Parts: sequence; structure tokens; C-alpha cells
Amino acid sequence: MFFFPNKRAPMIVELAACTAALAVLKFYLTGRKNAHMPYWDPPQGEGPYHAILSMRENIKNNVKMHAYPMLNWLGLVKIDIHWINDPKTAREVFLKNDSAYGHLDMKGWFDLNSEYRYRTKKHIKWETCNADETGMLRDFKRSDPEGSKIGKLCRKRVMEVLAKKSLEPVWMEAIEREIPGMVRRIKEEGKNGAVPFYPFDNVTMPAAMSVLLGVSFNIDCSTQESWIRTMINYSCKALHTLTRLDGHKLFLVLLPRWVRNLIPISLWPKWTGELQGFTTEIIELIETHNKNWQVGDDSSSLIAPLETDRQKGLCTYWDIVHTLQAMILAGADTTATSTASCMRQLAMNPPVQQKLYDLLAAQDFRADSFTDCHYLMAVMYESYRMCPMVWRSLFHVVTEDMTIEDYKFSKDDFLAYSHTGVCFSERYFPDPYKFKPERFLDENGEFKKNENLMPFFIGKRSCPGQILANLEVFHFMKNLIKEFRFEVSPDAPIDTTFTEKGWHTLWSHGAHKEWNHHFLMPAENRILCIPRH
Ligand code: HEM
Repeated sequence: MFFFPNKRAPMIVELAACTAALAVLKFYLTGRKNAHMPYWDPPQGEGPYHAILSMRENIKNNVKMHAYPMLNWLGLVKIDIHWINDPKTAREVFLKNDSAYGHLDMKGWFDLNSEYRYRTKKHIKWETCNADETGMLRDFKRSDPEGSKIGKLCRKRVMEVLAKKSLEPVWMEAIEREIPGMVRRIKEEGKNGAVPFYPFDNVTMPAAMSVLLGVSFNIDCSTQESWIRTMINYSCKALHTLTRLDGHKLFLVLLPRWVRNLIPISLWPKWTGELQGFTTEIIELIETHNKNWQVGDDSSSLIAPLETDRQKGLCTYWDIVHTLQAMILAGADTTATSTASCMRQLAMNPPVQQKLYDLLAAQDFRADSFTDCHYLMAVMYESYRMCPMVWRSLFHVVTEDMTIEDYKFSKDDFLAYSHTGVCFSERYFPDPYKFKPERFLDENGEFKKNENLMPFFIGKRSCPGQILANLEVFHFMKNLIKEFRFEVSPDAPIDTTFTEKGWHTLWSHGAHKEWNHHFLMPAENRILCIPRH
């Protein structure tokens, strides 16, 4: 107000100017390119449960895409996610399009970790550490053909190993090795069926981590309990900080690298330092593997084909480290939660559990391959539908301007698929609140997939570990149901009404700010595991 000595009229002008400036700022912060796209501002608070409500509502109203505020950090870092609510559109976008495969949020995690290593010079191999060499997680984009080629190659190599039919017995052996430990830990923690507990922490997670490390590095980890615990702690923290859209991480990630590096490291998120040990563990595992192996030798590990490519100059050392790191952080928690959820679903559905038990008992629990027990596969897929471990696709960042139907997107916009909304939509799954494995059986009683259920998603970034994941859940469940009957406990009540109303009480309504609540969390996870013998 000090520009004008004469007060009245200019004050009005200034007020008008301020209002206009605020409007411009507001438009800049909140303006949206696709004004005709419905916007969902959650009344109760953000978080998976609320995001899923928005998906369900929009699917019901035939809205193919809607926007949702995933992050608003003092208005400075503001991210809207554009949700694709329809499986057909998702297939169009992710199977036929090359511009939806950026990983800004995840790439940022690798950037911060690598730059921390380089700047602090404290940890092994800091001198060579390269934040851009993220292996299979490199962005796939036309503007970086070389990087995209390496990213796709790393992914292809890992998937080739996991798809080798000849290696299936090796994976099965790694899985079966875990069973005695799982049975023992269930009996201990559940006090022989007397106490309800969540089987994730001490049963399914250690087993899944042990299998994953065993398969990745060709080692037997079944007796290394305390080291497995260390790797679990690292991988859980890594997964949480990688997938979580937190303002602190994104604020740093969105800065140009040179600006970021002017910011004292003490102001970076704490986990960048705490997770250096995780990278060191991966490096040491690779070095140990390579000491006993050279190009041309047989090896069932995931490293061997990558290392062979590196020696031909097709990828770099850090591409291998980061690819393995991505596999370890993504592959244990997912499988472990899926197995624990399947146990919980059976506890909630005694007739289904009994049918599965009878079918497996009739073949003396000798179901070596998926086709030996179609019903178990159907139970697993129905459980993936009812309790989606990954409740949405990853956030896919647009790498160049693109149009989806009549919506326009530009570089760095976020896209995701409304996986859980589709799972609980009457349109795609009639009677969606009922646990019905029969949905996944054909008229001959054989397992059939339903193209509307995409638990591992689709396209060039779909889950590279899905073969191993299914093998693990199948063999874990087959063995566990042989030993235990799963029951809901009155001390840990779970709504088993299988109605829409019951569905709302099944899930925690917590917000993203809470630890874990960027995952869809059941309100109650504990069940009784009663030994059958
Ligand atoms: C039942 C268990 C699992 C489920 C439900 C699951 C599901 C998924 C889903 C939905 C995605 C995101 C795909 C997208 O948005 O495009 C994903 C990505 C990923 N998964 Fe899995 N997964 C499981 C197990 C595993 C295992 C065992 C591994 C490793 C052996 C693994 C490694 C990965 C990796 C590395 C990615 C990121 C891929 C990329 O962005 O390029 N997952 N998974």
C-alpha cells in the first residue's frame, strides 16, 4: 500500500491486483488441463480406502477417468493422479502406448540414494555410483533410446530366468525348504492355535524373503534367520519410501540435480542414509556370486545373465545392482502379504477352506504344478481380487505429450489404474463382495483367468516376478493348509457378512501420512491357525 500516497482509489486497485495475482497463482497450483475430467476431493482424508471409494463411485457412474489429489504439500508440491477406471482403456494405454512408462517417483528414490552414497563417500563403491543407471527401472522413453534399451534388457533377462521351465524345480525346492520353519513359527507365535496373530511378520515375510534371495543369488538362506531379518528391515523401509508419495522426497526429486546437491545432506530424508546398508548388502551378494562364477558357467541366479550382458558392454554394474535391489524390495512384501491374505480369506470362508483341503487331501497334497489343483489357483486369484496387495498400479509418469480418448496429458503427468475399484465393481465382477473362487474356473473345473483382474498389471512395466509370486503363494498355501485350519477369532473380529456394508469395515480408513497407509490395510489382520495334527 506504500506506492500510492493518495489512499482510496489505489487501494481498490491494489486489492484487485492482489486478487488477480492470487487467482493466477491458484490456477497455476490447481489448474487442470482436462477441465471436463471429474475431480474427486476426498471429504474424509486421503489414503487408499478413500481413493478406492472414488474409484468405485466413478466406475458406477461410467466415468472412464478421474483426477484425485494424491499430494498437496503446502501447495508447493502438488500432484494429481489421473485414474483410469476401465480395464479396456487401461489395456489401450499400457499395451499399445510407449509414453506411459516413466518412473519419476521411483527413479527419484534411486537418485537420492545414489547421490547420498556419492556425496558422503562412506560406503563401498561410492566412486562409481551412478544415479542414472537404475537397470530395469530406467524410464522407457523415446527421448532416451539408449537408457530405455538397457532398462528393457535388464527386465527381459530377469523374466527369462524366472520363466525357464527347467528351473521350476529349483524354485520349488527353495520354496519347500521354507515350509518346516513356517510351520514351526506359526505354532510358536499362535501358541498352537490358541492366540490370533498376523502371520506376515514372522511367518510369510521371512519365508518370502529367503526364497527371493535364494533365487536371485543362487544361495540357501533357510538357516540364516538373523540376516534375513536385516534384509527384511531394509526392504520394508525401502519399499515404503520408494512407493510413498511424500512431499520431502518429491520436493528434492523435482529440483535439478545441481540445486539438490547444494542442499546439506543433513536436510535430506533420513532413509537415504539408513538404506545405504541395503545397497551394500546387494553389492556384497553380487560380488560373492561372481567369485564363484564366470561367463559361460551354469547358474540359476538372476545375476548371471545380467553380468554376461555387462561383460559384453550392454549394461553397467550399477544397472545390475539397482535391478537386483528393485527385485528384492518389490518381491518379498508382496508375496508375503498375498499369502497372509489368502490365509485370512480362507479363515473367513470355512466352506471354501474345507473344499480346498478335501481336494488337496484326496491327492495327498501332491500338487506339483498349478494344473494339479485348479481350485487352489482359483482361490488364490479370488484372494488377489478381494485383498489386492498392490491396490493400484504403480504411478506411471507420462514421458511425452499424449491423448487418452479425449483427455490430454503432458510430460510428467501421473497416471494410474483403478485396480481395486474394478475388483469391487458389480460391472466386472458380479456379486463383488462374495468370495467365489468359481469365478476363475471354466465349465470343466479348470482355472481360467479373467481379463478384468490384473493383479500383476499389464504392459512393459507389469510385475516381472509374477511367475515366482504365483509359485510361492501356491506352494506355501498347499503346505500350510495341510498343517493348519484357519479360523477367525472372537478376540480379533473380522466382518464376515460379505456385504457392501461389511466391506467398509474390513479396511482401515487411515491416511497416507500414517506409516503403511499408502498400502490398503485390513482393519484386522489376525487369525487363528489351529494345527490339524
Ligand atoms: C503376489 C505377489 C506380487 C504381486 C501381487 C505383485 C504385483 C505387482 C504390481 C501390480 C506391479 C506394478 C505393475 C505396474 O503398475 O505396471 C508390480 C511391479 C513390480 N514387481 Fe511385483 N508383484 C508380486 C510379486 C513380485 C515378486 C516375487 C517380484 C520379484 C521377484 C516382483 C517384482 C516387481 C518389480 C521389480 C516391479 C516393478 C517393475 C517395473 O516398474 O518395471 N513382484 N508387481
